[in-house]
Amino acid sequence: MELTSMIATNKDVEFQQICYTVPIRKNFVQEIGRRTLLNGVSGTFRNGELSAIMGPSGAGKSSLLNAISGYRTSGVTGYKKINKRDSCYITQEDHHQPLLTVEELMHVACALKVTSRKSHEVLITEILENLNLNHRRNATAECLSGGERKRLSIALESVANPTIFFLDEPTSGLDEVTASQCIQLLKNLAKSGRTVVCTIHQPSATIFKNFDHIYVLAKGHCVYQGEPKAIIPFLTSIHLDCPKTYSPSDYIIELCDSNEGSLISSLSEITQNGKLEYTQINDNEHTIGTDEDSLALSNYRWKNIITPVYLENSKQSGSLGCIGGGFALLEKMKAFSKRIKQDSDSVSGTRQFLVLLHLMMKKILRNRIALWIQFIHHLMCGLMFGLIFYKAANQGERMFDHLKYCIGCILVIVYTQVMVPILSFPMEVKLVKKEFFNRWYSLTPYYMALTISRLPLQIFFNMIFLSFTYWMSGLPNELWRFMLFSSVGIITSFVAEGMGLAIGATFSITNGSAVGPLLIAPFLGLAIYGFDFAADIPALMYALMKLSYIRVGAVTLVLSVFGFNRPELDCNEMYCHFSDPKVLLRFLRVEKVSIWHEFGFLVLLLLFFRVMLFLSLKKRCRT
Ligand SMILES: Nc1ncnc2c1ncn2[C@@H]1O[C@H](COP(=O)(O)OP(=O)(O)OP(=O)(O)O)[C@@H](O)[C@H]1O
Repeated sequence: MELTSMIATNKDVEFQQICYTVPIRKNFVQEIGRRTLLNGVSGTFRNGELSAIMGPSGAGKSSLLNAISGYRTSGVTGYKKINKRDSCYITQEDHHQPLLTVEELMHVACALKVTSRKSHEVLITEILENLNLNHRRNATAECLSGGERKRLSIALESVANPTIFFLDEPTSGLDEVTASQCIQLLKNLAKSGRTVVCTIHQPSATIFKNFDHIYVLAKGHCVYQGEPKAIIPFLTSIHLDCPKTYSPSDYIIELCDSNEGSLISSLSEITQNGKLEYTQINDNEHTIGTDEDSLALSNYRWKNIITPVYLENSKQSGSLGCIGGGFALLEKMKAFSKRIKQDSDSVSGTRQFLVLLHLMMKKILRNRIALWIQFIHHLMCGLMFGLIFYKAANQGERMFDHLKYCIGCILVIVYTQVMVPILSFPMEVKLVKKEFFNRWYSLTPYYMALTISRLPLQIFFNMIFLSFTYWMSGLPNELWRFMLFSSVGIITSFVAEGMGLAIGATFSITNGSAVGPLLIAPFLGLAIYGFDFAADIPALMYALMKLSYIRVGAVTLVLSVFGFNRPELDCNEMYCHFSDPKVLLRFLRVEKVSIWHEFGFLVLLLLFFRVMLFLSLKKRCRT
């Protein structure tokens, strides 16, 4: 077989021997082996071309895109040459902030990505006009059609003017005409000097013609790489004649999908698993043939598209992106100097924080329905609690009611604050992963903005609930005691929210909604355990109880209600053993507990869950 070779440029994407494996688990826990999704595939996607990764369902198209773009790193090995800082990844699902308009989203993208003094307005109009989205600039993201959302995703990434675009199934869910327009748009992007790589399941003949380069995968192997029009000559050359009524793309996918394992391995051997490309010979290289068919076949040849030096080095080194030798050093130096330039140009962390804080506040305030639901929930809970314990707080004979009141308040706060982020945060994490990967912001500014943006409303809503319960239950008319009581409730709500966010950042909605209550249950059990036999609680159990922030919150609330020399309660019976608050505190074995220590403990738990949240976010964004 005659081979020619070529060198990849800086804007090309080159990869060699990419393997991707995922763990196989027994009972969802124990790893008993690994499943290989990509079997050492190689290839090159060139600048100025629109390349498509094609193949039957489950062939590994998304896996390859994720592996070479760096969107997925765990389980991936091999060698790749890609200017990651100049690339962007557009996911299959178009995650955007639903309540913000196209124009607002573009302004956020500009504020986070563009440091130049060039007017953002001019840039936004230019991009939106190019993508035929200018007429929808005042529409919110949730009102856009599938095609418009896809174009918005491209528009948002275009703000930073990346050279390399990776798109996972950009045409999925679009009708034929819209899909074709979307591919034409990508073709224009490629023509304007970009490297555009997308996955596509089974393109129509019109869409197929628009690609400059096709990379066909089957069962994690590369079975063809080259121009779309070369597929038929390629298949003919190996005696697989595409029927006249078939589209070549359909035919090759059908062949790969036919469970013919030996065919896939033969095709993969011919292409050397992606190291070779089937391409047309230049005019001056034409062989003079005899008949038309042989002339057509002789117009194509296999070309080695892997950088030779790079290939040699790759044999010596073993890890992803680990490139040895002089060539690699040169590449590293170039990348380093470019990085320094880009870093000095990039938006500062403080600015990222301010932009994100503004965005998050806007997002919270726009969600009127959620705001009303939360308002009514806190108001109703406050009124209900107030009515249940109406004027009971000063009755010495109702000791158990006082305890139920304190634990009940903490439970309402904890349940409300834990469940909301468990159900809502997993969606946000997907968006954060994409935006973080595309270098919109760093995690620290995001994390700070997330924490601070939620404070005002959380305090406001908790104050509604706590005010109603405090004043209606008839607790002492002392402002300082009310403030202390509210502070305990608010800090417990922060701990609970931290736990909810940490769970939401780690698990999907389905798993999180099971894990959340599962994790709260022991805290809850420990919170109500032993209040009526406090003096007999074993030491080990006592230590365990300290780990329950619900218990710590309840004890701190009891101390804020009955501590600080609260005067004796009224007694409407002959004898009220607990009318003296000190007796009650002694019975609960908390009379010597310092409220400030308990506060400190709540702060420690708060920090613990917030650190867990940060680590979990970091892990999700970097794997
Ligand atoms: N994390 C994972 N764990 C186990 N198997 C996985 C994982 N991710 C993907 N797979 C499996 O690997 C195979 C390739 O998945 P991939 O999503 O890359 O396929 P695809 O070619 O993009 O398919 P489609 O066109 O249907 O989206 C599939 O069989 C899929 O079920």
